[in-house]
Amino acid sequence: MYRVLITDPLSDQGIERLIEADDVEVVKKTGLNPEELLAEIEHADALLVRSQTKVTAEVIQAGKKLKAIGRAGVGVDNIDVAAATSRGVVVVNAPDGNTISTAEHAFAMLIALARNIPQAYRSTINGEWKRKQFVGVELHKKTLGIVGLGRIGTEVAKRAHAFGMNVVAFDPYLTAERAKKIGVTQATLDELYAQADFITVHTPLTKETRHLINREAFEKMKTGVRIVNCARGGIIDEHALLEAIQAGKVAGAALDVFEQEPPGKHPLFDLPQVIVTPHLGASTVEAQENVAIDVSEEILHILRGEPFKNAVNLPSIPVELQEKLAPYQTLAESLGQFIAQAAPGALHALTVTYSGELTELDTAPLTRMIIKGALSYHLSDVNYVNAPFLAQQRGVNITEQKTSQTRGFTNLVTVEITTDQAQRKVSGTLLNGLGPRIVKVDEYPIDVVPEGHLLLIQHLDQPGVIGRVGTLLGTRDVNIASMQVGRKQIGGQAIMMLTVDKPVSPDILAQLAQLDDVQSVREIDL
Ligand SMILES: NC(=O)c1ccc[n+]([C@@H]2O[C@H](COP(=O)([O-])OP(=O)(O)OC[C@H]3O[C@@H](n4cnc5c(N)ncnc54)[C@H](O)[C@@H]3O)[C@@H](O)[C@H]2O)c1
Ligand SMILES: O=C(O)[C@H](O)COP(=O)(O)O
Repeated sequence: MYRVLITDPLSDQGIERLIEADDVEVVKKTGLNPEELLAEIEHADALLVRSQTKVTAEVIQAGKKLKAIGRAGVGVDNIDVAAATSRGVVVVNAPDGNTISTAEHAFAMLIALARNIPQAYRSTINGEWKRKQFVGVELHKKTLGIVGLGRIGTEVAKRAHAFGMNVVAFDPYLTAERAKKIGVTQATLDELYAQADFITVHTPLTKETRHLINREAFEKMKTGVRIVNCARGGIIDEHALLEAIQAGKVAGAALDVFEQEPPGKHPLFDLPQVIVTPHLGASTVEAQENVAIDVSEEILHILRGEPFKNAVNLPSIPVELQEKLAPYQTLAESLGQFIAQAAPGALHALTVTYSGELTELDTAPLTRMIIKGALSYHLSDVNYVNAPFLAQQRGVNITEQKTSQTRGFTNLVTVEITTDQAQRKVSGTLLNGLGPRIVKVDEYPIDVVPEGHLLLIQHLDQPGVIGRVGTLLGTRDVNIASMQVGRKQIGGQAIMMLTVDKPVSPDILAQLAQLDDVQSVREIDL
C-alpha cells in the first residue's frame, strides 16, 4: 500500500483517482508546521503539494520512503529539486492544467489596472461618486510587452490581439518562426522596455529572472507604463517598483504574486496605483481540477513503475520513443550491472556505444539505465533519477557514442569501463523474440542470458582447465546450469562464463582463482 501525503488544498474531484486506487492510502494534512511535516513525510511514498508547502532538503531527507513529489501546478520553486534529484526522488508537475486560468487572470488584472476597477469599486461602495478620478486608458492600439512567451505568455498574447493590442515579446528561447506564428514582434528586453505601454511577466523565477525588472529596467521604460506580475514574486524588484511608482515613472502595477507570501502589510499596498490579488492565477474550479487530475495520475504511474511524462528532474521522453526503448531497458541495466561486477576498483569512466537500429534513436534514457546498473553495485540508493547525478558527483566520465559497425547484429550495446584497477568491455544485444543476450566480453565472443548467478573466469586455453573448474564446483555442491567458453586463438587467453544455480561463497571463489591456468575469477549477480 502506497501512502500519499497531501499537504496543500487540492480539488477533491481531481484526486478521486488516488482515493479510489486500491493500492493507495491518501492522507490529507494541510497547514502543517515544519516539524509536523517532517514527522508526516517519514511514512510517505509520495507527497502532493501546491505552492504553499516548502519542500526543503530537510523534508526530502526525512522522507525515507519518498519516491515522488507531485506539484499540482507549474512552479516548483517551493521544492528543492536538486535535493530531490540527489535522493532519487522524482518531481512531477502539472504544467498545462492552469495555463488558461492564469492567462485569464493576468488579462483580468491588465484590464482592471487600465480601468482602475478595484479602486473605483472601493470608492463607490464607500458612498463616493468619483467619475473623474477613475478615468482609465484603452488597451486598443497600445503595446503590450510580454517577458516570457511560454504557455501562459502565449495565451496572454492571443487575448491581447483580440483587444487590438500590438504585442512585443522577449524570450531567450523564442524563434522567429514561433514569434511569427503567434503574431508577436520579437524584441530584446531593452526594445520591449522602450516600446511597451503595458508589461506583463510570465517567466519562472530563476537566478536569471530574479529582479529582472529592477531599477535600471524601470529607467528604460516609457513614462506611464503599467506592470502586471502573475508569474512569481521576485521577478520584479518590489522596492524598485515602489520607487518607480512614487517617481511617476510607472502609472500602476497589478500583482498576484509577491517576494514573500503571504506579504502581510506591504508598503506597495499604500499606493493607490497598485492592485493586488492573493496568488489567484490558478485558482479556478477548472484549473484546480485539471492540475489535481494530472498530478494524481502521474503519481500513480510513478508508484506503480509505469511511464510518466511531466518529470521536472528528468528529461522528458516522447511516448513513441518510450515504446521503442522499453524492450532494451533490461538489457541496458544488466549490462551496467555486469560490467561493474566484472571489473574490480573504483569507476573512473564509462563509455556506451550503440550500433545497428539503436543509432536511429535517442538512446540517452538507455545510457541512464546503464549508469544506474553500474552504480548500483557500489551504491545503495541509486535509481533512474539520480544515477547521472551520482556519477557526475563521483567524477565518473560518461561518454555515449554511436557507430555504424553492427558486427552482424541488428542492434548492439557495448559498455566499456575504466576503473583504477582494470578496463573491461561487454556487448549485448536484444534477440528478436528471445530477449537480451551478452554476446561479447572483452574481445571474446560468447552467448549468455544476462540473469542469475554468473562466474566470469579468465584463463589460459589449456587442456584440463574446464574440467578442474567443473570438478571443484561439483565437489563444493555448486551446480553449473550452463557454460560458455570464448577464446581468440588456440592455447591463448580465454574466458569462461558459467551460470550457476546459487551464489558462490568467497572461499570457493578463492579456490577457483588458485586453479592451474585460471587467471582471475569474478562473481556476477544479475
Ligand atoms: N499566479 C499563478 O497562480 C500562476 C499560475 C501558473 C503559473 N504561474 C507561473 O507563471 C510562470 C510561467 O508559467 P508557464 O506555464 O507559462 O511556463 P512556461 O515554462 O511555459 O514559460 C516560461 C517561459 O519563460 C521563458 N523564460 C525563461 N527565462 C527567461 C528570461 N530570463 N527572460 C525571458 N523569458 C524567459 C521560457 O523560455 C519560457 O518560454 C511560472 O513562473 C509559473 O510558476 C503562476
Ligand atoms: O505555479 C503555479 O502553478 C501557480 O503559482 C499556482 O500556484 P498554486 O497551486 O499555489 O495556486
